[in-house]
Amino acid sequence: TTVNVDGTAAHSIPPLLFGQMFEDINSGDGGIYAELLRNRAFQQMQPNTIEALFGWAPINGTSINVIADPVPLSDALPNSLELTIPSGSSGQVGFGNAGYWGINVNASWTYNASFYYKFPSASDFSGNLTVMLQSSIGAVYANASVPVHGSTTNWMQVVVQLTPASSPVSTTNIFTVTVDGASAIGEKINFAMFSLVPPTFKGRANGLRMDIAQTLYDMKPSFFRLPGGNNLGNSVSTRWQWNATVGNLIDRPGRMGDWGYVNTDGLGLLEYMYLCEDMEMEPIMAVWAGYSLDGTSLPENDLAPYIQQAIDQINFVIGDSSTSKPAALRASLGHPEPFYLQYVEIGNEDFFAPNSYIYRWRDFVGNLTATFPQLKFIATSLPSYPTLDPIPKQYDNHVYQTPGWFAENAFYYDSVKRDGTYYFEGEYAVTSTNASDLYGTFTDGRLIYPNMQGSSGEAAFMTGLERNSDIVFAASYAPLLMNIANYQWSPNLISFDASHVYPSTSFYTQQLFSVNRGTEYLPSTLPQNGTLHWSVTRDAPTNTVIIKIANAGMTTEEMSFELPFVGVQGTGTATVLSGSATASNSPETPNAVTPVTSQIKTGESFSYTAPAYSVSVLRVEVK
Ligand SMILES: O=S(=O)(O)O[C@H]1C[C@H](O)[C@@H](O)[C@@H]1CO
Repeated sequence: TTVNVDGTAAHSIPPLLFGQMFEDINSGDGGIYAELLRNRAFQQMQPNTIEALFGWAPINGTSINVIADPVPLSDALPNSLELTIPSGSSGQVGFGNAGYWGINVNASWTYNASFYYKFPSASDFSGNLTVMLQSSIGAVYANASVPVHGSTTNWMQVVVQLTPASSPVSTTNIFTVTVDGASAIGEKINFAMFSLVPPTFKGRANGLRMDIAQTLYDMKPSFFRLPGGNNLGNSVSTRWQWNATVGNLIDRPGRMGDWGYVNTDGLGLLEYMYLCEDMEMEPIMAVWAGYSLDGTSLPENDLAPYIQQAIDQINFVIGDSSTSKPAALRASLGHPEPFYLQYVEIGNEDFFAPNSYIYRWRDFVGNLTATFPQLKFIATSLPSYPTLDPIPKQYDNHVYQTPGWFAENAFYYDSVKRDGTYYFEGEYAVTSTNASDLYGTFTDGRLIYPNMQGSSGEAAFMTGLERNSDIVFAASYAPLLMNIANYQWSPNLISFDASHVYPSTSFYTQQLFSVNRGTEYLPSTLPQNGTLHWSVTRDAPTNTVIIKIANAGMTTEEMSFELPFVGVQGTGTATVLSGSATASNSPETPNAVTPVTSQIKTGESFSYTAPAYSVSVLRVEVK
């Protein structure tokens, strides 16, 4: 295959072409959010049930129970953990938390542990609570002692630092709070709002798990779509509400998310904005728009309070703290300046409710445009239906398909008419090799982890996004993160467990495109419809030509490139991600496929061999 490159750029590469889609789908709590304790505040739990205790277990014969506290810590946190020390107790007795399928104990970290306690009725008890990090069989890695007295009948917060003496390989560890049983027989102590937090990404309070955040950051994404996806809301009453996710953690009630577990909302709107600032991304922020996945579409004359809530959500992010209460709240929480925001998404996948979207879009965008004329609003129905007023300038397209589909549809946007509409490819991924069962079981073709057949197919499609980035302004693989111990969706871009992060072949593909963008698109010989696709850009500041090649097929492809420039350097670099069709990074084989960079011979015309199932990025400078 000979590729002739045109020396005249056709259009610039838009700043948001590669970014990340986020929602809490086994990815926030127990994932990128640094809190290590599961069910830390018994949010949304039914008191006096076993389920309410998930994540916690009694130690050495005590009895623990989640109760609706007669004097709760806060309105948002009505539940507390009641510890009762029975007669006959001896030794350290209490309870422990096993974390999110493990706790990473690292001797180079100092952990902040905290909780509230009180004696529900006064007693003359005087003794110490012992706070520990220990293995599940009792090896103590860190401990701290907290003197307590039975006269403490109002909530009292305890904050201690824990610095482990060693770093066990195993993450089968527990956080425990105990008391000397013999001296505490008959005592009752109530506890609430536990927290155990290691050092966070960039040291941000209530921040992010360092290794996962660093992995995201290393992809150099330009935007972060939040807070969902389906997690925007499964019902009107359980929808994501910005105001329930900001402020003191004891004032956050949490909510039943769309993926079958309670979201603590400790990773809330302000934390999302700090995430964007700390990773140099801009938010693409969704507002709930009157439709929820249980099929409810609010009637038009019920929309006003939800439109107001959306206005308040946006004002929390960009409002003037001297004129807007939500903005004043932001200032009071430490960020007087507005955050950066230009794109607001109206709902999520409203192609599920196209008819109500006609008035929901009209009324949300009508009001939001009046309040925030500078913002750009993204429609989430299909561009083809329904007709919306005002006419959307941006649409969010989603596609989950097979490797073949992505390679065959690399020209998807070439035929989209240029009519002033811009497209956000907000969710795309190879989910299965089975076109008739894209969301099926692993035995029916579903991928657990991305593999090279899928990632090279995605790369073929991505060359099309880049070629058509005059109308494709943003794109992100979805979903982003997966806890390998508990997930509702696969594959995901990055997998993790309590102490490791597993970047996938699709992560490296996203990273190769994102860190090698270039500033302008150079037209070239168009690929034939098939499995070999490429896209050429130039990075004007460094006068570097960047050639991205996706070979989504099973055969090696010999290619030659003709560059119309003088001064093309004779040596360039090739960074290649390649492997067999089923080659995949997994916890068992975390580095099965990683990018390899080497020098290649380049010049005004040069050849390159693209391996089967590979993604290559060639860089050659023009002096
Ligand atoms: O079942 S789906 O609609 O395919 O769910 C997908 C689409 C939705 O926006 C996102 O939350 C989810 C996984 O990425």
